[in-house]
Formats: sequence, structure tokens, C-alpha cells
Amino acid sequence: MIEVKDAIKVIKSNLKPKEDTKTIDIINSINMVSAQDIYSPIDNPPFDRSPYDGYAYDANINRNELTVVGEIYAGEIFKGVLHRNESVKIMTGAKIPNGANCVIKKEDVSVINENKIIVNKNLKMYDNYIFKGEDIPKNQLIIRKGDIISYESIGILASLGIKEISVYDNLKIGILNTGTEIQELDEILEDGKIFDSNRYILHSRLLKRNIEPVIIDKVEDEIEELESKIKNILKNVDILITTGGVSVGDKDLVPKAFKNLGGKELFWKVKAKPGGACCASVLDEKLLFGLSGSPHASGVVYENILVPVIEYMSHKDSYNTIKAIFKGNFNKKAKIDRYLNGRLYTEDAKLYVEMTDKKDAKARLWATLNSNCMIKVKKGSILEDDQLVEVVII
Ligand SMILES: Nc1nc2c(c(=O)[nH]1)N[C@H]1C(S)=C(S)[C@@H](COP(=O)(O)OP(=O)(O)OC[C@H]3O[C@@H](n4cnc5c(N)ncnc54)[C@H](O)[C@@H]3O)O[C@H]1N2
Ligand code: MOO
Repeated sequence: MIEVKDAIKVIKSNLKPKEDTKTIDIINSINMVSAQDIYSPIDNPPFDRSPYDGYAYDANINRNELTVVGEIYAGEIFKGVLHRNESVKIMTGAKIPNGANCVIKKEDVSVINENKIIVNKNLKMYDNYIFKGEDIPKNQLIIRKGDIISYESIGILASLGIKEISVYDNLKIGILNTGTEIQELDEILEDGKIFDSNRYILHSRLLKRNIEPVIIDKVEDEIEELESKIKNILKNVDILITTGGVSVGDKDLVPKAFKNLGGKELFWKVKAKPGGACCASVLDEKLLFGLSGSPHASGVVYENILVPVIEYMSHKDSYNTIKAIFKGNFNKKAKIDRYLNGRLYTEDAKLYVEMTDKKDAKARLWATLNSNCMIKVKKGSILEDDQLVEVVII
């Protein structure tokens, strides 16, 4: 039995981040990890432009009455050159014409007629003037290899005309739900059987992290069939996650199957409550991870061990824990770290967390319904009202 942090460590030391890359349209790149440094190929903005609707002119005027010699809208250009005491009516975003070096807002002029204005403010050169490349100059490093693509970075890429980028390929993950008792949702529930909820929870958990499982299958508690399914799935995945069959029962065959197939066992059982029943092996640089069949227990291990591992293998690092003020009481001491279903909420600009399952019954799915986090109770401790607690964002 090892600590959660050591479980993560031992997996990381036996597996490398996935190096495969692919080139994709930026529209599909949200939350992907860039596999390249990206430099700006152009200046942004690509030309000197006006920040206001107004009039562009040379600030070195020698009178405040100016002749209006033309008008430019955004997207258009003024072909001539402005002379002193001449101006051009200009709209926000339009290219500032040659000869002009400032823009006066429309509100700051008196219009005499179509061809004449009086400027009511003294502007200096480059007042109200946006320079070419002022936002992002050409050759600027905008995204580093390893950066997670955000919608802001997608916006910047688009503004620079970059349509495709190279990213690390998604991890290929397979799900294998084990158990003779589990049934498909469209079957009639037989006596002694249950519907397979783990598959749906796990699939959704992966989707939430932008990972579409490549294979989803189920298998009864029969060692040969189990081994053969695992073997087949492994051909196409980087990580295989199983649920069920990892404890000490006669039909808890998953650790045995991993071993029989030649997997190197990294651990069996971790110090977490619930979730202690789980196992991990590596085989051909792939991770075989056996989660417990119990839905909350498997969620604890998924969020606290698998997420950091998945993030690591995806070149990310975002195991999120924060501190919040605990509301309520929890008096059960345990010899190992415990994880409670919780709900974070804010009140008067403070972050609070409360339990969603007063009984902390590990098998209860209901308690997970309104949960948005897990509350960590360190071994040997209890929780008191208003104390600060560590919370894992899920
Ligand atoms: N003698 C002992 N018995 C058990 C121990 C122990 O230490 N000694 N540990 C208990 C704990 S804690 C847990 S957790 C479970 C872990 O069991 P497994 O991981 O082997 O999982 P199963 O036995 O296959 O299933 C547990 C539970 O979850 C239900 N289940 C299974 N698959 C699904 C699914 N796809 N969807 C919904 N529910 C599922 C299954 O029917 C069981 O009720 O072992 C304890 N026993
Ligand atoms: O070990 Mo079980 O996995 O506590 O719920």
C-alpha cells in the first residue's frame, strides 16, 4: 500500500509524456498543448491605424482651421499624401494616411462645413495614434512549445493569419468495465445485476478533459476473456483504465490479468479512503490502471492519481487543489487520507465548501450529484466548522 503522491511518482518514473504530434486547425486547438514555438509572422496591427472616429492630420499645424480633403473607412486606404493644415475624416480602425501623425476625436472638432473643421484641442505628434506592430510585433514569440492553447491564444493566432498549428496528439485511452453483474442500459435488468454506471462516469470525466476514449468495452469476471480483451485493447491505446475486480474477492481478477500479460506491477492498493482498492502496471510503455468498481472510490482515484498522470503524459500539469473554509463537522478519524464529496460555493466574497454526503458512504452515487470537488481529510484528523481545508477541483 502506498501513498497517493508516491503512486503518482512511481507511474511518472515508469512512463514518458507522449511525444506524437499532429497539425490541426486552430479552431480545434482549445486546451491542446503546442508542440512548437510560434513567432508572429506579421506586425499586428499590420498598419498604423486610428483608435477613434475623427480627423487625421499633421500635428505641426499653424492654424486650427483645417481643410478636409477626404474620408477613409476601416478597410480602406487614403491614396494621397496630406499636407499641412489638411485633414482626412477617418473611422476607428482605418489606416492613418501618409502625412498625418495624430487623430482628433470627432467630439473635439467643430464642423464648419463638409470641407472645413476647427480643432478645439492641441494635439501632439502621435496623439491618438496606434502604431503598426504596437500590439504584437513581427517575429515576437507568442506561444512556446508546451503552452496550453487558450481562447486568447487562438484569437492571437487568428489575428496573425495562422490557421494551423502543431500540437501534441491526444492520449489514446481505453475503458474496460469488468463485472459479471453489470448490464447495458438498454437491457432488462436481471435479478442480482446492476446497470453499468462507471462506464458513463469515466467516459464523461475523460470528455471533460478533451479526451474521447478510443475504445470502450465490458467483460465478465472470467480471466481468459479479461486477458484477451486487455491484450486487444492495448494495441490501440496509451492508457487502459479498467473498473472493478481489483480487491480481494475470488473474482477480483484484474491485477492477476495485468501480471499474466507480462505487466510490471507498480502498486496494488493505495492509502486513500475510499479508493484504496486500485492497481497499476506498465506494459510496453503503456499504463494499465485498475480502478475500483465502487463509483465514488473510482472517482477519488481517477481525480487524485489518474488526472495528474494523464496531465503529465499530455505535457500538462494541472492537478488543482485549493483551500476553502469548511462548513459543517466531520468527526471520523482515519489512518489514511480520506476524500469526501463536496460542494464549493461563495458567499460574501469568501470560498466555502460543504459535504454533499453527510454519511460519507462510498458506494453512494447520489452524493456525487451536487458535488464539484473532493474535500481532503488528512490522516488522523477531523474537520471542524470554519477551518481551512484542502479541496481537489474535479
Ligand atoms: N474482504 C474484503 N472485501 C472488500 C474489501 C476488502 O478490503 N476486503 N474492500 C472493499 C472496498 S473498500 C472496495 S472499494 C471494493 C473494491 O472492489 P473492486 O474494485 O474489486 O470492485 P468490484 O468488487 O468489482 O465492485 C465493487 C462495487 O461496485 C459495483 N460496480 C462494479 N462495476 C460497476 C459498474 N461498471 N457500474 C456500477 N457499479 C459497479 C459492484 O457491483 C460492487 O457493488 O471491495 C470491497 N470489498
Ligand atoms: O478501498 Mo474502497 O476503494 O475504500 O472504496
